[in-house]
Amino acid sequence: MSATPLPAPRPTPGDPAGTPDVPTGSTRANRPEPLPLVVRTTRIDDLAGGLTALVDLLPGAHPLSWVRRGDGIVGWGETLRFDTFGPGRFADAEDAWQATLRRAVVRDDVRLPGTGPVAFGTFAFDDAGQLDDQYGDDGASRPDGSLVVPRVVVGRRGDVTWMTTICAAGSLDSAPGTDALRRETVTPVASPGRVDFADGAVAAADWPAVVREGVARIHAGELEKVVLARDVVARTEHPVDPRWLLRRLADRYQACWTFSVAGMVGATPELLVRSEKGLVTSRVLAGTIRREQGMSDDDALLHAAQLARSSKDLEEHEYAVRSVARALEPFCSSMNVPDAPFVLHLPNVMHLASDVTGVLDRATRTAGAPSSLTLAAALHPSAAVCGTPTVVARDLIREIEGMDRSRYAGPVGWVGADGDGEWGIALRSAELSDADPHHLRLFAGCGIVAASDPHSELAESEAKLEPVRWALEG
Ligand SMILES: C=C(O[C@@H]1C=C(C(=O)O)C=C[C@H]1O)C(=O)O
Repeated sequence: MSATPLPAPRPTPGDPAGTPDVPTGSTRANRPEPLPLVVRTTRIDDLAGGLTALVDLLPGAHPLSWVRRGDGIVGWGETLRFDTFGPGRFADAEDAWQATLRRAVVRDDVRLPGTGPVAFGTFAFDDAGQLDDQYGDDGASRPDGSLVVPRVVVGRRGDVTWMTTICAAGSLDSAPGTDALRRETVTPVASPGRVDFADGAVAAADWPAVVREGVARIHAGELEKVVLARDVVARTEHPVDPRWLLRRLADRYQACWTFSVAGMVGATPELLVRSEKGLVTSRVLAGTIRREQGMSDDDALLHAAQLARSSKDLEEHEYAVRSVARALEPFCSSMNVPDAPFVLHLPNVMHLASDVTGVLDRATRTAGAPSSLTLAAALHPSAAVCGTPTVVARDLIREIEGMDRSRYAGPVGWVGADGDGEWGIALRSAELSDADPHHLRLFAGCGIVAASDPHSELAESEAKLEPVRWALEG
């Protein structure tokens, strides 16, 4: 975390829709009490429109989003922000959130997951922080974890739609409601124009050699699985407005969670953890087959059957499921771990998928339930994005991947007042540059096991880059 034991609320400059409501700055000597928040949630009129109705509301270019199949939450403005650093990034964010909640005055007329106070978050993959040289001006200043408490949240769950306003006590803000929503000033969403893609830290042509090294280490008995990733750099003609990506991703990648938090944008099919009223769920993915453009449904089913029988993919999947089950176990009184995966169909790829569920242990719950953020921290990094054994895989990633993952493959999502929330793994994603709005990095990685073929893995990584590429180029 930054210099203070209690993180400083830090406003983001330049968001016309997100003028911070609170003063900024703190020092260790003059540690601020978290500012009391006034939080009000009210039911509002149903939104017209389906899959993109929520993201279409976002008024400015610093959107917050967690949306799937038209439901979820979006937010804007920044009432508070907590930036954290290094290995303590999750715990420090959790402490800051709890301290904020202790002083919040909440009126919630809806009482559903995502109503009342909410913070959106994004966290770096690696405890070790970031390699500055890959970011130019960005790297030195980018935190490893951010929790953003928006000024406005709009959510939808089935036929219930709500609006929450969150402001510092004493500041002037309108009460939530349909009229308040209509009064928001909306800036138009512009296309990024022409997009040029270039190699990232490791050139595509050189990446198979990295995979080959991973396979060699597995054959040498150092580890069983390692997930290796690469990045691609995009330069756009016009500044990138994340809302452009969100609209297109939410529409096409309906089975995914379309997210945007502090410059991390994407549509992930992988749910690290959802915690809701004592029930936890994790959607584990590992094992992939490409779905080529124009493939017929019959061919897709044949491919799906091939994937479900592939011993290489089943092995990869098994490692991922076991790592999640093991991490959740200490928190749960009972768990359900499916015996066999199902095939998740996405427009670009198909994955082996398992939904692991558990009931949070009552004893743990009464002694201060672990929040969804605590659970996400315990589950991260799963074997789906790191490998097995975890520490050996992480060290190998540091040694051979040659790239700073930054927040790619880290937890992204939201937490609410009662600790419930949803955290995905930031896959099929891009990180927007703070310093240059024409620049972003796209990421993709692949689980490598003994039977992996480097060139097939390169092709798989291309398929995983497709969602953000397609969203940018629309
Ligand atoms: C690492 C990524 O995806 C992960 C790796 C997968 C695989 O290797 O089969 C499948 C889904 C994800 O768990 C990515 O999309 O970047």
